[in-house]
Amino acid sequence: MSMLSELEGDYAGSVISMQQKKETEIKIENLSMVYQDKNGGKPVTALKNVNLDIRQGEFISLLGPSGCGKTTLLRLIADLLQPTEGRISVSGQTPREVRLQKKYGIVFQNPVLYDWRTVRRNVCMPMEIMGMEKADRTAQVTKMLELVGLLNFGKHYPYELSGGMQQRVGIARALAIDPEILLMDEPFSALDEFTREKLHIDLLDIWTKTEKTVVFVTHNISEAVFLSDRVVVLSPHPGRVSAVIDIDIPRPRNMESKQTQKFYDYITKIRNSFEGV
Ligand SMILES: Nc1ncnc2c1ncn2[C@@H]1O[C@H](COP(=O)(O)OP(=O)(O)OP(=O)(O)O)[C@@H](O)[C@H]1O
Repeated sequence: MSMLSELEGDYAGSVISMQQKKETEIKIENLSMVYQDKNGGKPVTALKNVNLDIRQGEFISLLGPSGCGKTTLLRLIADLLQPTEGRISVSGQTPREVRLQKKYGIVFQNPVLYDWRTVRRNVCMPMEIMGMEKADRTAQVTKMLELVGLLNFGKHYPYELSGGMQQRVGIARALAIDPEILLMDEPFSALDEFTREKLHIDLLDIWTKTEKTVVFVTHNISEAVFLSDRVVVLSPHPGRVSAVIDIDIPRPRNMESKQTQKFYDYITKIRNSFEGV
């Protein structure tokens, strides 16, 4: 082994051990979710016996075809739904406690911005609700807009922004209250490919700077591989974890990472794991 590859080996080892050393933050145990049909139809088992540990500071994706329960799992973590069986704990607390302490930031597929508020006032909204001092709010809005690259658009209204810019506002708003965990539900699926690729790079940059734990829902294999430390593959009827795949592609990742053999291999491996589902 050359000196260089020895060094690379050491470095790779230290990155892996750093990741492994991180503590479990979100613990999901024997989780099941059955939706009752309000019209008397058959109940739908959206998730069955899901077990998963999510580490602090990790970027993890929940990947699977439509209807496999990705959104349901994210909403259970967020305390927007209650499970039929099993439990979720977040650093020893219940999802409700975590939600009430404003430790979740949530980004939806559609950023749902208030049309009559400027970008600054949209980002400010959760801080107003929390009763934060005006001077602190103003400083935080500036910091968040800088983070998402929209500092010059603070006085614009949502209709004056592109879809990608609106989604950036959604991310800035979710991060404004400095949550510990960022929950993202297919945030880029409505965007064109070019905008999505740009936002992937920007999101990874934001994640590196803020060190949040990110739980990212997607049905796009390439997106999941590019962004994540681990990809959780869910299979439908009922939704269950069929594979958890470590993505050992070096960071920082860039467009060139997508042209590597490793990247293709992960995509093939994940695609194969769906076969027969
Ligand atoms: N409120 C609800 N009432 C009844 N059934 C529901 C409800 N929400 C979801 N379901 C059902 O639960 C299953 C999982 O839905 P969920 O939205 O979590 O899947 P998903 O993987 O996020 O799908 P998609 O990628 O299409 O958003 C589906 O069969 C869905 O029809």
